[in-house]
Amino acid sequence: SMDTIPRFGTETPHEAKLAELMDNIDAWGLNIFDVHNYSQSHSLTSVMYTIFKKRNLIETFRISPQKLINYLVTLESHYLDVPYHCSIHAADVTQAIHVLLLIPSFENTFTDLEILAALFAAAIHDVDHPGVTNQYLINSDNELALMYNDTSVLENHSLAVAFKLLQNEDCDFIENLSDEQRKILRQISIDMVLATDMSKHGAIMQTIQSFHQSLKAKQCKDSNSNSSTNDSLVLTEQKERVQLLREMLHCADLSNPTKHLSIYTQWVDRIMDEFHYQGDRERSAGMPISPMCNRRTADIEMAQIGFIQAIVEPLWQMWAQLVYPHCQQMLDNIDSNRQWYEYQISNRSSRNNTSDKTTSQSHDSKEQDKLKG
Ligand SMILES: CC1(C)CC(=O)N(CC(=O)N2CCC(N3N=C(c4ccc(OC(F)F)c(OC(F)F)c4)[C@H]4CC=CC[C@H]4C3=O)CC2)C(=O)C1
Ligand SMILES: [Mg+2]
Ligand SMILES: [Zn+2]
Repeated sequence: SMDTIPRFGTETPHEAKLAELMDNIDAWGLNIFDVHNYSQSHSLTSVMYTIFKKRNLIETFRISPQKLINYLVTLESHYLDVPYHCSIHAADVTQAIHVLLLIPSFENTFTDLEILAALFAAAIHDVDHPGVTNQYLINSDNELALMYNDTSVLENHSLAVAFKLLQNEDCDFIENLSDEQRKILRQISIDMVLATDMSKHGAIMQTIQSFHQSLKAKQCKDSNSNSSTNDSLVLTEQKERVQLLREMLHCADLSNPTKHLSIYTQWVDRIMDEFHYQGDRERSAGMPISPMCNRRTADIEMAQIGFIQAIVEPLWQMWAQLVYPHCQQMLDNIDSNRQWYEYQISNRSSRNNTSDKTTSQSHDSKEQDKLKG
């Protein structure tokens, strides 16, 4: 019954502190690492449960709170203890897409079912990730590459694991959706999670420009019909709405550089740990070492500047243009974060001590304040 369900979905002695953090569930600045610590390492369960309650999805889809929590706790336990692709990343991406869906441009864009599917896709998108890339699984003849014929191996695997868990009677929180609704939820989730495969990034960037231009054209036409300038985007085709959700999850998956430096550098340390561990395995197996995976030649700052310039900034600029002025904070953070890494490189040469270049410099506020000038 309801009274046995804790406020944030999981028992914790720090409920008051968690409540304080959850007050920021709608904010880009939420510290997901604090949520993880104060929720007894149940950040994914507590973030998803809080968002579902806040969005009234439990009533709308007649979800059993206990089954929802059973599913979330089970899903969370199927994220592995790897440095980056763990349950905190899933909680981070879920909370990010929740905030992106709150942008006024999307006030009347998505149906409740599409919102349910988007949050579900974010929560499941990396479940059971082994902490190595698709390329590594393919090069090492891994069982998973065999199973999925070298195609979006990790993404297919996460989808299969997530839907398998739903077949457990106690976890089937979507039992009261109609067959048609379950079909649509499954269709949208598969589409969105498969689009998080970075090998699809080029295709997304190809179509995003013309797609957004067509949306803006429609938006202007609509706004002529009524006064408010900042119309929410109205998309009549489900196909177009799913394309927007696919881009949104991809943005959320590539959102680390859009966060405050103190959060961003923690994600950098984690991804580099994961990549370097993969590089160690490639080296000892005599395999070619993947880009950014060789801890002996790693230039973490250069890699971040390249990652931002090649991938993150172009994508977020497209996104910010579509929802102008609502994502300026993300663009500002990308810019100041890139500048901070450039600053790290510039004062390497002047630094006379032999600093250890293989660990990313955990920032200190003094340097950051200097940047602010
Ligand atoms: C070497 C370059 C100068 C030129 C270049 O081609 N690329 C791209 C590249 O080499 N890629 C593409 C992205 C891949 N990738 N990388 C992730 C990731 C996450 C957080 C990161 O840091 C921070 F934000 F926490 C990060 O930093 C990066 F510098 F490593 C990378 C994930 C993104 C989504 C899905 C799964 C992870 C995934 O598939 C890895 C291969 C460059 O990045 C720079
Ligand atoms: Mg992934
Ligand atoms: Zn991810």
